[in-house]
Amino acid sequence: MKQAVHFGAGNIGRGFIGALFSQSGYHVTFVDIADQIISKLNEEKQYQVNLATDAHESMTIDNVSGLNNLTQENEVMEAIKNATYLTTAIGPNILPRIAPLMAKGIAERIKSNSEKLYVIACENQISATELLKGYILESLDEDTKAKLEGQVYFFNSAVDRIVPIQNNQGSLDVLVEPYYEWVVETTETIPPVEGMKIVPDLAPFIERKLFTVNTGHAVIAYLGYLEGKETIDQTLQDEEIVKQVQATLGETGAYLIKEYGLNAEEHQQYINKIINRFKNAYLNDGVTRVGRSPLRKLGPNDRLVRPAVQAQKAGLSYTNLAKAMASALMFDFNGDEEAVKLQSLIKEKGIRAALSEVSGLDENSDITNEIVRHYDQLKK
Ligand SMILES: NC(=O)c1ccc[n+]([C@@H]2O[C@H](COP(=O)([O-])OP(=O)(O)OC[C@H]3O[C@@H](n4cnc5c(N)ncnc54)[C@H](O)[C@@H]3O)[C@@H](O)[C@H]2O)c1
Ligand SMILES: O=P(O)(O)OC[C@@H](O)[C@@H](O)[C@H](O)[C@H](O)CO
Repeated sequence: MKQAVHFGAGNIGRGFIGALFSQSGYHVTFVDIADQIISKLNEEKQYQVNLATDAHESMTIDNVSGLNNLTQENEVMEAIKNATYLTTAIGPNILPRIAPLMAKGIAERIKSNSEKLYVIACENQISATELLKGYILESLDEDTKAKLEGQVYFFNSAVDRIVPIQNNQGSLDVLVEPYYEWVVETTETIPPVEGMKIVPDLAPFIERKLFTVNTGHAVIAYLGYLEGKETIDQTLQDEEIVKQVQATLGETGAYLIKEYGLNAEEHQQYINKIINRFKNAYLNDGVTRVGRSPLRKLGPNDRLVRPAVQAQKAGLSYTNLAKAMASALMFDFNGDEEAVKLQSLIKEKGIRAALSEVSGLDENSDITNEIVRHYDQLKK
C-alpha cells in the first residue's frame, strides 16, 4: 500500500488532507505531539469525517495510524523512508520545529530509497513549502542536499476547507464543511490524490484564497469579538458587519482583479459563495479560533497587511482593510498566547511602534495613519 506521512493530526490534518489520502488508497501515518490522538488512531485505526449539512452525511476514514514526533523519532524516520507524500497542516509557526526531524528522515531515505518523495505544506501561508524546504535544508549536509534533486520535490499549495474546533473531546471524528479545495503547484506528473488540483502557478490561487476567505474570516472574527459574539455565523447576523466584510473584500477583490486579470463578476460570485460558507451554523465556528494568532495574522505577508500594501501600491482603496487591522489590534482574548503578547507590546511601546514591529509597516506611513485613525474610533 502507498504511504503518506502527515505532520499535524488536528482539524485540517484529520478532516481534510489525511482524509483525501486515505480515500485515494494511501495508508496515512499522522505525526503529532498530542498523545491522546496518537493512541486513539492506533487503537481505532479509523474515524469519521462528518459533513456540516442538513443531511449530516459522514464518511469513514481508515488505514490510519499515529506516531509521536517527540518520543518516536526513529519510527517517524522509518515512515518517511517509505512514503510517497510528506505533508503538514500544523501551523506556519511550527514548521521550523518539525523540519529537523523531517530532514533526518529524508537523509536516511535517500540512502536506500530512490523513489520520488513529494513534500507539501498545507498551511495558510504564502510559500509555506518553500519556507519549510529552507528549514529542512538548514539541517542537511552538503552531500545530502546534492542528492535531493530529482528525488525529493517541494510543492507550494493552498488549502481551503473550514474545519472548526471540535466539541467532541476524546473522539477522533471531525466535523467539516462540505466545500474543499486543495491546489498544488507543480509541472511534474505526480501520483494522483483525489481532490488535489494541480496548477503550474499558485500565486493567483493562494492570494485569491488567503485575501478572500481568510481576510473575510478575520474581519468577522475581530469585529465579532469586539461585539461579544461567540461564533462566525452569529456575527454575520449583524448586517453592519456583513457590509463591512463586503467592503473589505471589495478592496482585496479590486487588487486581485487588477493583479491577476480576474473576471470581476466571477470574483464577486466567489466572494458571495464564501460569505454563504461562513453562514453555515452547523460549523459553530468560534470567533476566537478564526482570530487566533493575531501576530501572525498581522504579519507583512499575511491576509491583512499584504493586500493593503498591494492595494496602496496599485492606487486602490485600503481603508476597510485598515479597519480590519485596527480591530485585530484590539483582539485581547486571554486564551490566545499571541493576543496576550500583542496587548503587552501595545502597552509597552504604544500602538504605532507595536504595529510596526509586528507588520513591518513604517510607524508614520499612510497605512499606519489610517489604521490608527480606525483604532482610535473603535476604542471610543
Ligand atoms: N481549520 C481550518 O479551517 C483550516 C483551513 C485551511 C487551512 N488551515 C491551516 O492548517 C493548519 C493547521 O490548522 P488546524 O486548524 O488543523 O489546527 P489544529 O490546531 O487543529 O491542528 C494542529 C495540530 O498540530 C499539532 N502540533 C502542534 N505543534 C506540534 C509539534 N511541534 N509537532 C507535532 N505536532 C504539533 C497539534 O497537536 C494539532 O493536532 C494551519 O496552518 C491552518 O492555518 C486550517
Ligand atoms: O487557520 P488560520 O488561523 O490561518 O485562519 C483561521 C481561519 O480563517 C482558517 O482556518 C479558515 O477556516 C480556513 O483557511 C478555511 O479554508
